[in-house]
Amino acid sequence: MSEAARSQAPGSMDSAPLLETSGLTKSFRSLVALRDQAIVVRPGEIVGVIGPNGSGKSTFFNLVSGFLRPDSGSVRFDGQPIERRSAAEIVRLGIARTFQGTRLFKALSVAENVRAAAQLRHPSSMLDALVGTPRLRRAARRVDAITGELLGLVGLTGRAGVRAGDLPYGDQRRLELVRALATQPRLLMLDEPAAGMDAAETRELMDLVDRIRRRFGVAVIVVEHDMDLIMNLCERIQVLAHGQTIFEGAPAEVQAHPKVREVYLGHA
Ligand SMILES: Nc1ncnc2c1ncn2[C@@H]1O[C@H](COP(=O)(O)OP(=O)(O)OP(=O)(O)O)[C@@H](O)[C@H]1O
Repeated sequence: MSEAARSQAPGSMDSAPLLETSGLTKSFRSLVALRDQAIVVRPGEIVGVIGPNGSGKSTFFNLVSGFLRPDSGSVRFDGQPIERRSAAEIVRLGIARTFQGTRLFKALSVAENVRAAAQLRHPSSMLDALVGTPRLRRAARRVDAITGELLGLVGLTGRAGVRAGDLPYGDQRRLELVRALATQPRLLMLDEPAAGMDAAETRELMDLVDRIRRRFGVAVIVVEHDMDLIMNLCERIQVLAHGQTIFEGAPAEVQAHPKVREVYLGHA
């Protein structure tokens, strides 16, 4: 993955929004899972979304990544409306996400998992594959380069041939992150990346996300219950409760805000 095209300063407040939602609303029958949500994420920023269980965080992720359609409201990515696009189109536009738990191809090798994701960005047609066209060879070289670089970044080069399902849990989570990155996103959405990790693994993960952001200039949205990770990693945090945004600010402001302490941290 080239850094040349990703030269935007991390979190620059002068740049145009990369992601902008407005009035985003989604109900399941009579339950309003997300109401009138609005967020702006600029290139290179790391933004956290927190809230108690059931407050609408996954619904927000699903709406932005094309797994759900909003009832109303808009999602703009790089200035374009994407709320009616399919999940596959959204990946190609440059938004990648991970899921709670892992969704690896467990029977495939580590490298094959990354290659499969990289191919989403460098597809080849049936004809290319049958005839072995120069386009196919170029795409294959590109996919190999991306796979090699990303496995090196997370220290999995030596395990490229191992079945993904045989990796220790922490490595599986790292592989998920790499697989999302292999689609060459400009926005990476991480859904509870530290779930199931101990304190040392969580610190390593924070370090990795920060390195990824700096190296590729990618913006990151993190949903996470681990407050240390959120407070240390994010520049800005949006707090949801019952599908509504109750506060948005810098980590110190979020920690100090009485309403957030009451609703989220359980004490005023
Ligand atoms: N597909 C669905 N069908 C019906 N209700 C749903 C569906 N998805 C989410 N909900 C409901 O919408 C509300 C918001 O759920 P959501 O998963 O977005 O919350 P969350 O903040 O991600 O929670 P958690 O931290 O537990 O993952 C919850 O009350 C949930 O039960």
